[in-house]
Amino acid sequence: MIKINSLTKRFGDHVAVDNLSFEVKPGEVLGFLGPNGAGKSTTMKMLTGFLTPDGGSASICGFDIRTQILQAQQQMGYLPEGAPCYGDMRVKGFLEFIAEVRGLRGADKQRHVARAVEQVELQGVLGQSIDTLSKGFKRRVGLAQAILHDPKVLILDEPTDGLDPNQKHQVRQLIQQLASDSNKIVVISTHILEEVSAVCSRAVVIARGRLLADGTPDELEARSNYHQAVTVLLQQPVDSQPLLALPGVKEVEVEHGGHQLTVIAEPDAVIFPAVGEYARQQQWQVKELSVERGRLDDVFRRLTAEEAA
Ligand SMILES: Nc1ncnc2c1ncn2[C@@H]1O[C@H](COP(=O)(O)OP(=O)(O)OP(=O)(O)O)[C@@H](O)[C@H]1O
Repeated sequence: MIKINSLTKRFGDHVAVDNLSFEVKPGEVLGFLGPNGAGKSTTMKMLTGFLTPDGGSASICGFDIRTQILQAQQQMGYLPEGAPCYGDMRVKGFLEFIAEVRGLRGADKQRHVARAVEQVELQGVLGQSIDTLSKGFKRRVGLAQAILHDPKVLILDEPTDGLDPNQKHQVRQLIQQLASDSNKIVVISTHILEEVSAVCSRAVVIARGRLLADGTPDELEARSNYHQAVTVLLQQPVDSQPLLALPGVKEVEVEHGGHQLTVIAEPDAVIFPAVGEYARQQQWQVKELSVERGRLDDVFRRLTAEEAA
């Protein structure tokens, strides 16, 4: 369990993390979201012992990050932003070195290194120095060192940054698998909202160091302007104005030269049956009619814009 209680960090007069509180339970993959400079990395650095908080407290599996940081660090694997240090080391040597730092020796060390190498598929580059690897492979080496000692908690700062779509997919699968099979806690910071829908069981949104929202991706999507909106794809453009008179319809967006309508619902209104019925009555040539769950990017923009205002 991760417990964060009123955690605060200042850099001079600037409050980077402001009274932040939330908890993460085993098996959860928490998406930590926020615009640039929101305080995500600073929070992760405090949790992993790289920065000391100015206020509040946090504990990792019961160990306080101020007074028991070594025990807390033993429970955690951390993937910082960017590439791993020690760029002149070869991948295998680097992972063996990290395994030793983690207290692993002999056959145990080799077993852990081999497992991490297999999990992030580094077999082909073991003899290569880290500096000469592509950005994606450097990221994978970072992930391998984070999972090396099979920690209960993984703190991953933008884990899929720089990976190609296949690698992104693979890393997301690995993250989900680690959380579900071994009941780990995974916290990932990301700018990529599709990543939240794809892997996270919960998301926390912060801006200017403050918590703005905390919920499942479904709950956050339900706060979108587009929750329960109806999208109509048409063979021919139509007169969409009368849709505004239907009960529960708030707005109609017309796109793609009139071939796509997005009919936005008033909060809590269900408009799909009425829009479908109207399209049938008017004999519109409908290619597709679908209802939206909501758009995370819309929620994210509105939450962070409200905070900036
Ligand atoms: N060592 C530091 N000294 C001074 N200010 C800092 C330091 N580290 C971070 N900051 C400031 O604290 C704020 C939060 O930064 P942080 O890196 O935590 O944000 P972030 O949410 O991780 O952003 P990004 O998504 O761009 O990585 C920013 O305004 C940043 O400029």
